[in-house]
Amino acid sequence: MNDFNFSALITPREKPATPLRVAVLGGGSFGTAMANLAARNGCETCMWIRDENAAKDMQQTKRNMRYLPDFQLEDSLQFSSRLEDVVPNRDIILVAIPSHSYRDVLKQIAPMISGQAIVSLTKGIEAETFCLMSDIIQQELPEVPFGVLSGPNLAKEIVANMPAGTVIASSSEALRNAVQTALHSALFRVFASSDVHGVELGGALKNIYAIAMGMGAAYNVGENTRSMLLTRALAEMSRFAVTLGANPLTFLGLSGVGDLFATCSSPLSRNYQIGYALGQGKNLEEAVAALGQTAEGINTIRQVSAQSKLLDVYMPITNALYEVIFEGKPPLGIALSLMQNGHRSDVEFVLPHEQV
Ligand SMILES: NC(=O)C1=CN([C@@H]2O[C@H](COP(=O)(O)OP(=O)(O)OC[C@H]3O[C@@H](n4cnc5c(N)ncnc54)[C@H](OP(=O)(O)O)[C@@H]3O)[C@@H](O)[C@H]2O)C=CC1
Ligand SMILES: O=C(CO)COP(=O)(O)O
Repeated sequence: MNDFNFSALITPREKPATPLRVAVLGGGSFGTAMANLAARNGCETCMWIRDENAAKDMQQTKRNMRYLPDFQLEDSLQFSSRLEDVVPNRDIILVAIPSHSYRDVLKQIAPMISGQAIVSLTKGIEAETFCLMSDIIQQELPEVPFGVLSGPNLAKEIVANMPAGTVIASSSEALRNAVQTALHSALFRVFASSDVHGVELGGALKNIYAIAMGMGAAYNVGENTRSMLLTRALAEMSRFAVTLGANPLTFLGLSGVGDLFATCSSPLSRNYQIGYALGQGKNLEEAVAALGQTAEGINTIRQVSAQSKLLDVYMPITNALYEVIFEGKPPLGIALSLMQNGHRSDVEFVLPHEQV
């Protein structure tokens, strides 16, 4: 049987008379995947990579040898290690910096911001402050138009030209349209939303459950168990996000159940890989060191577990993972006690108890 090859959907585009100017901050796998799409769509696109040698090498070879060594990138894509070369005179700045360094990078670019819009690609929560990336943008760059991009978007599949969809969320219609112009194609469909926190929380929270699913895979759990875990994860993340003001229906979209499904099913997910390594008996330090890339879910479990207690939101899966990973509780004992929890209503996060 032949595998489907969707490369026929790549249509050469004429460079528009006034192409959008796009900057991408962060030289990891997702930043590179999005920069490549923008360049292919005819945008004048430049990536900022903090390491000077890596930037020079990528400029010469048009390959990201550290994160995506197997893929040739667009010829027109530019690379620099100097923020001053990348940030000024752009229309859109896509920020793909892990949450632990996000604020620091925004502080560095603040003096260079004039009319640019900022779009976050990062699926995490800032440690200590519980800020989402859109909160950090508003704090560090007030008055700047902003949005968040999130969906089932495993970077390696995107650079391999496998079809995908995503969501751009912003209160600004102009920004949503600009991001669709920059990234939308027959291989990458960009849907729009105005629920910024809902879309952003979907991307951040699903990492928790990808870790759980990776552990489950290491323990060879059955499909019924995986299905129950995935569905109760959706209930749990929606319940939490609704408490923070998100629209529960957002979780039925690509950035909710879509991303949860992709990340919880795929060994390409770094969070899933961490869970799998833990399930195989590695400790957290060993699992993180072996990965060598960003896995936001570890910090997210810590933040969300603490916040759920403050907000009094029922988060049994997140709190169980916290106990296993950070308190050394035995996974089997914790799984057994989860199964002994009392009766609950299905889909109670959208339907009140008496209606179900
Ligand atoms: N990979 C994926 O499939 C997807 C990832 N995301 C999200 O995108 C975000 C980024 O992920 P991704 O690109 O995959 O991450 P990677 O782990 O692949 O790369 C992280 C990048 O950020 C850079 N970086 C880290 N700290 C700093 C800093 N202080 N200043 C400047 N650059 C820094 C790293 O540079 P260096 O190499 O020098 O350390 C590296 O280029 C994450 O929040 C992730 O959740 C979203 C969708 C899909
Ligand atoms: O968010 C992702 C896919 O949508 C990628 O997840 P990981 O960060 O776990 O690789």
